[in-house]
Amino acid sequence: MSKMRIYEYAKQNKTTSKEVIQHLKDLNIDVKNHMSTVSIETIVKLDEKFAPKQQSNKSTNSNHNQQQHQNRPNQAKNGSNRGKNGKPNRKRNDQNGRRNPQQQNKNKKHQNGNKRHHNKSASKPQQQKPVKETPSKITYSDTLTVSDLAGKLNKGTSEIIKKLMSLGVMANKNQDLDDDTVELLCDEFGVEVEKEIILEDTDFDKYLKEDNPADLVERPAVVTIMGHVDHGKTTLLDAIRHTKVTEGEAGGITQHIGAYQVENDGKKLTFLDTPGHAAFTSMRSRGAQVTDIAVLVVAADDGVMPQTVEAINHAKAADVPIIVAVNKMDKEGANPDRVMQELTEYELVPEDWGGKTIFVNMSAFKLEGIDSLLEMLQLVSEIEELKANPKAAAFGTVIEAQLDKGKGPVATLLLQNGTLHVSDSVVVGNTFGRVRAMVNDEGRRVQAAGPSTPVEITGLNSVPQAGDQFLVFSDEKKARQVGEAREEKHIRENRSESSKVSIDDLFEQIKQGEMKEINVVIKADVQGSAEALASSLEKIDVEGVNIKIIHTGVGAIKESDIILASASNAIVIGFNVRPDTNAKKAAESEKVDVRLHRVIYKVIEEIESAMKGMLDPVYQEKVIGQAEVRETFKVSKIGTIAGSYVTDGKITRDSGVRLIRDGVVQFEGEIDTLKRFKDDVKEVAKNYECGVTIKNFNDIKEGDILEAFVMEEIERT
Ligand SMILES: Nc1nc2c(ncn2[C@@H]2O[C@H](COP(=O)(O)OP(=O)(O)OP(=O)(O)O)[C@@H](O)[C@H]2O)c(=O)[nH]1
Repeated sequence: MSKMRIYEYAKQNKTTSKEVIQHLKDLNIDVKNHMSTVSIETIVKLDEKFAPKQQSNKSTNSNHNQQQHQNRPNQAKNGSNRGKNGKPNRKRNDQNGRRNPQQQNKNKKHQNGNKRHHNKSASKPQQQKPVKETPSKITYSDTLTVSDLAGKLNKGTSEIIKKLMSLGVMANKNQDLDDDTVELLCDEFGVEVEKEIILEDTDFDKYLKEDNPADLVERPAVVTIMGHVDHGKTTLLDAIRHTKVTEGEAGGITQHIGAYQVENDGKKLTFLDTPGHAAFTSMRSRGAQVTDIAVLVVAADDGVMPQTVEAINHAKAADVPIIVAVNKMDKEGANPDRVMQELTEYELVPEDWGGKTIFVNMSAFKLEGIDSLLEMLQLVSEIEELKANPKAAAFGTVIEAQLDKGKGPVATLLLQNGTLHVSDSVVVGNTFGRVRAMVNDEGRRVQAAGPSTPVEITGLNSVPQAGDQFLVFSDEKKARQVGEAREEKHIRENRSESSKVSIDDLFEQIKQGEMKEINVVIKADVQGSAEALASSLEKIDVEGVNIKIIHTGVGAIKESDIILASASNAIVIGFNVRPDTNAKKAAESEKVDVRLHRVIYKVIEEIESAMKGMLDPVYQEKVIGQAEVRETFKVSKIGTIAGSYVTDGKITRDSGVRLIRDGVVQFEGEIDTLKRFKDDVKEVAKNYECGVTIKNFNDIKEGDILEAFVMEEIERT
């Protein structure tokens, strides 16, 4: 039975849903809202009020075809059946606005059947071709051609082609159909359709469309502030925010949402509000590169410190330009020249000295130099020519996310392309939802957010992770499918082995051409060893693959080393140092390969062998049994025979043996002979007696324990 939605009926009859609903109420017909469907009987009743003249045409199927003919030319002209991009509109109703019921198909099929019948010569016996049923639902995952769809619908390709023509689409049987057209056609045949998302289709890359260069516009740079502990990162972030954000906004409350924007000379800059390279790199380890420029804060009275170097390495690994903010210039003992000098060692050479790095002297505390820093950031951002397409589907990265008791999952998103709107359907990491509300960095509700803008959103099904990426989908169903498939994939991947680089699969990856450079993080007990190791490793070159040292440091392996390694897909080498507890945990969860060594040449040997695919197998000892020596016999030419009783496991002829006396290992060697009575045997099991001789060892005494062991090859971890 044909049905249609109230709003469709209202539109068709140039009235409002409200009026239709009211009339239905008058008729004592209960409906929920404008999305409710009404049956053909109800439509007939509605027609009496809203379309009295056309009542018979509109309410019955009998005139349907005739009406279609009358209406079609007009439609073709005004293209009312086609969407903006020339594709047919998703939902299409018949000329009366009614969805074509399956019943209608059946009628048509009947008519066609008759036609066929008439064409046949009268003399031929009538062959009743079995008519295949039209399925009530079809599913598909890959792009369908016209003939694929015909097959699924149990129709002839010509029928599909005709239907497409009637919709204004010319196609041949091998033509690919886009999802909208498949849905539309299925709708026409009264068949429900669902596109299954196969797990491989969960990458956002598959859905990101190339931007039309004409749509690209300038976007604000995204800036991260990094540097050594106490050099003034937080003070600088606050200083920038207070001088710029609250300026001119009397009483404006700046809300902490993980990032904020400031305006300088009419141009915006976006600052990530989480100082430090750990946040920066953990985001990168999730595949998100949001930072366009790094500000390296170095205290003028303290100079380059270990975390300054780490920050430099992190920024370099991410290939992000660095501006140096020489802070605390107000302090006694401030020595900016020393900072410049020290930084030249890390290839950060000031422009004044012929280099390319911008240095800004400042005091975050006294709010001095902030404007120059912003000006320089603007300059670099112009050089970088940062652009985005506000018309694209919104895409970006999660900066922060947490569960709020009242609001549910809350996430701060940084838009990297496109414009995000309230009520957009969005997939975020492995979750999805609809944007219920958006708040900007000033705590104001907004309806839309463009590129480089941070916004806090609610409406997600669960809490994503910082560094997760998000993408808006045109409809909620698709977002749900992709979101659910991503979640499933994520669970599967977590179960399976990680794809991170490890010494053991180096050769495999090199062989498959997946690896041209091996990234390494070195931590050592003293700077000298770290440097020596680094330079030796850099000299290794196997089949054009070389080693790149992305960071060296002194001291225990820290969590930040692991995060850096994880983000850069690197191996960590500890030389005379060990990972601390947090680093151990991080290495486990991030699946980073940490190698601990005490001798330089062993490190070189291991890496070189791994690259050549010649890593020696690793063996582990396994004790297989124990026997107690109960009697000994001295036989010339043979030596001492130990008359023994197997107390545990078994003793085998080819196992290794250890002789233990009073808990102390006296000897370790091989079994020479193993006998039961006079016969040589391969093994003797528990609770049996046996005679054992040990190769090159005769000092066996009553009461000694013989421990049998084998060496088993184990998989490297
Ligand atoms: N004299 C002077 N002190 C400063 C300046 N900038 C920061 N400080 C002080 O230095 C100390 C550390 O500053 P923070 O901003 O907390 O440094 P940070 O780099 O964020 O430190 P962590 O968050 O611990 O890594 C604070 O006591 C600040 O007041 C400056 O320009 N001049």
